[in-house]
Amino acid sequence: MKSTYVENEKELAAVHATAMVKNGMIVGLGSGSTSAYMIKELGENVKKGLAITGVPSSKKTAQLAQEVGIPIITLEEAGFLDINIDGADEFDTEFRLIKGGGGALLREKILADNSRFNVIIADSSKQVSKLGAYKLPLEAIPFATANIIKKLTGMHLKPMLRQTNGETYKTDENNFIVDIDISDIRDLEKLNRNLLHIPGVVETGLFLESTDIIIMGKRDKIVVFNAKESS
Ligand SMILES: O=C(CO)[C@H](O)[C@H](O)COP(=O)(O)O
Repeated sequence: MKSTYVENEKELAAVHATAMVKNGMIVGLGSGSTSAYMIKELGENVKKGLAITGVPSSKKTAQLAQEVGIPIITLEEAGFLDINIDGADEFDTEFRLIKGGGGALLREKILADNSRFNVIIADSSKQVSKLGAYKLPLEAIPFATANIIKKLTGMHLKPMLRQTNGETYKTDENNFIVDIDISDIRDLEKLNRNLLHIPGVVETGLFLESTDIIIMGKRDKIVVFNAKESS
């Protein structure tokens, strides 16, 4: 079980981010435990009269959004999002992220790419000086996965096919997740390009340029990192 202070930090960051959601907005709803706090808070605000629609990044998030009363629509219906709020597994000082611990990286990246403004909410354990202590998830199509794993082994990335409860994990898009070790990699941009060149790799959990703001809970405080101010 996670310590209470980590949960408090997640909730603080999540609630703080909801203040950016205004009437009439179309909101990308991230996946994971930090996003769940954000979705529950938005649900409370909807009950108080906030008029928004959400575009969920996973089936689990869609279910939670419906339970708390947030009307949801598809990305196609939305066209574009006003704001997208999501968690992360790691972030560095250059606003680069590892995402996909919860397996929703493909839809999450699509939402991030289709949003005017991207907010990341996180507890302080997610802040790192160098990405890679956390394994990088790749989404791969089942047909190609065995061969992709051989290639990744040849690239010294120590691939592991993700399993849950003894079964191969399947994403909402019916793909597999391969987790790789990028702790020795210096050039993340090049790595990302190389990974996306492998046929059958659908997407990586490296989010290199999409983030506008990171809201981090640190003990009982909020720390905000603004990409515009840092560039
Ligand atoms: O990328 C994700 C899911 O695919 C999550 O945002 C990430 O795993 C963080 O999760 P949590 O908020 O539970 O720590």
